[in-house]
Amino acid sequence: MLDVKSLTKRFGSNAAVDNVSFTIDRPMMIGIIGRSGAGKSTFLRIMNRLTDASDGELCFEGRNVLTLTGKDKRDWQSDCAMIFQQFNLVPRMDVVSNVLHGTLGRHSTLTTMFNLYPEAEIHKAIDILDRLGIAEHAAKRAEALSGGQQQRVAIARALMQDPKVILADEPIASLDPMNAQTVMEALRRIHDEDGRMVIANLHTLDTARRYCDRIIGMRDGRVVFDGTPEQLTTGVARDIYGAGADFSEAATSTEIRDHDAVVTEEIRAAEVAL
Ligand SMILES: Nc1ncnc2c1ncn2[C@@H]1O[C@H](COP(=O)(O)OP(=O)(O)OP(=O)(O)O)[C@@H](O)[C@H]1O
Repeated sequence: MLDVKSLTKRFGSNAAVDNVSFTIDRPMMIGIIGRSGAGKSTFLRIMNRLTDASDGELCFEGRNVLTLTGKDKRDWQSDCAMIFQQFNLVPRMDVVSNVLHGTLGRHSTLTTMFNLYPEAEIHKAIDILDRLGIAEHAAKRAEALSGGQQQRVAIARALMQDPKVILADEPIASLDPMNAQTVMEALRRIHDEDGRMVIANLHTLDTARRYCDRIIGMRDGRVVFDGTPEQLTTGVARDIYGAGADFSEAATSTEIRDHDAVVTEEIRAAEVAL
């Protein structure tokens, strides 16, 4: 289904993605983890064709999507919708119009400028918002919503494209634990119910373990772990993050826990580090 072969992206002498190969044979929910600069975003950007690879192939359903041009490239970009940490909504525009922007490639500039979307698409947008539990906010400006609600609007916009794959670049990095949970549950449901592949860059181990079927660990552009949540032990995580014995999972956690317990753990981790 997805076959990544010796994928490399160099920026000058720095290989942001370095000879990455892996295969995914069915739609799964995949988490990519690794410290800042490991190459996670660059990989997603290559897959969505926001940036070109230096070498290698990325085949989806048997076709190398890295060589597509023109309409074929745009169709592929529509097949693999991307959501971002900062939501990338139009803040002053109402929620439903933001969602309808997911169909931009299919409509003329006039349609978009004057919000002349077909009624069926407006209904579809509202149905998707309903599915994500935010239909009641459809008429509000996007900026009036909480971060978690805004990210669900971004997911709704992605779903308007009816994509085969959803690429999520740190989708919960700006959210508090409660909103992070809602957004991850929405992504998991989209995978479970629609059979869409979801690939999410995540900065927290517990989130990757809890929501993903398979986890890929990157370090310095390379894949250094590829396995199940159960195989991602603290020792393995320490290797992925290139951390020492003072490595604390609490520092990469979004679990909803007792605040005092978290503070105590952080103090302990800081003491060990000293
Ligand atoms: N446009 C660019 N020009 C030059 N170097 C870049 C560019 N984009 C990324 N890099 C470099 O490529 C490497 C990988 O960056 P990337 O953003 O993919 O990592 P990441 O794992 O997603 O990190 P983060 O979690 O901080 O986003 C880093 O060393 C980064 O500085």
